[in-house]
Amino acid sequence: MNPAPAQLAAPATGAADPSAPTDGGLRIQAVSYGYRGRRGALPAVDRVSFDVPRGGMGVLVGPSGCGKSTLLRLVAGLLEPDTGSIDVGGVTPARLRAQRRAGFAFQDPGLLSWRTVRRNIELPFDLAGLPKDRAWTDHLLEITGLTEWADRRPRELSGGMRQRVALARALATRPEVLLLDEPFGALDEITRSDLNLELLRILSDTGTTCLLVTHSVDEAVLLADVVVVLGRRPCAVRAVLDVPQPRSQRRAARDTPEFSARCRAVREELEAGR
Ligand SMILES: Nc1ncnc2c1ncn2[C@@H]1O[C@H](COP(=O)(O)OP(=O)(O)OP(=O)(O)O)[C@@H](O)[C@H]1O
Repeated sequence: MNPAPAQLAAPATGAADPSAPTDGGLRIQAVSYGYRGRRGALPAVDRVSFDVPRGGMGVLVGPSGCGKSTLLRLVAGLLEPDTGSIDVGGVTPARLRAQRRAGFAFQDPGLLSWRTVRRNIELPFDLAGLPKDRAWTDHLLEITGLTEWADRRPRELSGGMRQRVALARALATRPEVLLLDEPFGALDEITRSDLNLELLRILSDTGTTCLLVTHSVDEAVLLADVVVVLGRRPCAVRAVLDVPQPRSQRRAARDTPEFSARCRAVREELEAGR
């Protein structure tokens, strides 16, 4: 979509052709949302538009409190836009949620201490009253490197391993869309970087479309196919950066001038939008 690697595209203002067919990915068009409280309305999201291709990774960056989590909650179907529309693979977020086709993971892994790793991963099946899919759970354990830990309890795991359990649980129902709110925020840089690359591998394996919130510009540029830079609350899109680099090359790309140039472009836009 973007002509040059470090070039930021101007924000779409909902002007993307609404009749253009989505490719089964995520399309957000001119979405606005405000919280309503006793003290009146608090606008949080202002006419946000962007697309994430099917199987792609969209990353939201923006100042603290600008409305990133709100945007994620709108895509999750936990909130409804005041105006605008969200299309996830041809359905609304509310429908996606009802059909359990979205997975979530947040900064706090929120594991159940009395359940083993396997039973934590299987929790979404229990909550939905669905039969477990043992072969899929085995696969998730394998791709998240947790096979040997399947029968342990969360207290026996490191922070990074707990985050991986939360990720596997988010993928349990084979969601078409994965929504991640700072899933690795509490981890040290090396563990976080390893988990990021692992996440890319897992998403490539599962073909899942992902929308992730982070405060780290490097993480955004490392992970994203599309970086969406948001301004201060109520967040509007300041710029969109496409990262047209195959996932297999992301690890090596971190040390290149192109990577630094992309990070710089995002940082400059963030600073300008504060
Ligand atoms: N349930 C709520 N009711 C009222 N206001 C809310 C609610 N949740 C969030 N807000 C407000 O909406 C604004 C955006 O919050 P949000 O959590 O989306 O920001 P964020 O960009 O994710 O923040 P951070 O980067 O600090 O996590 C903030 O001003 C916040 O106070």
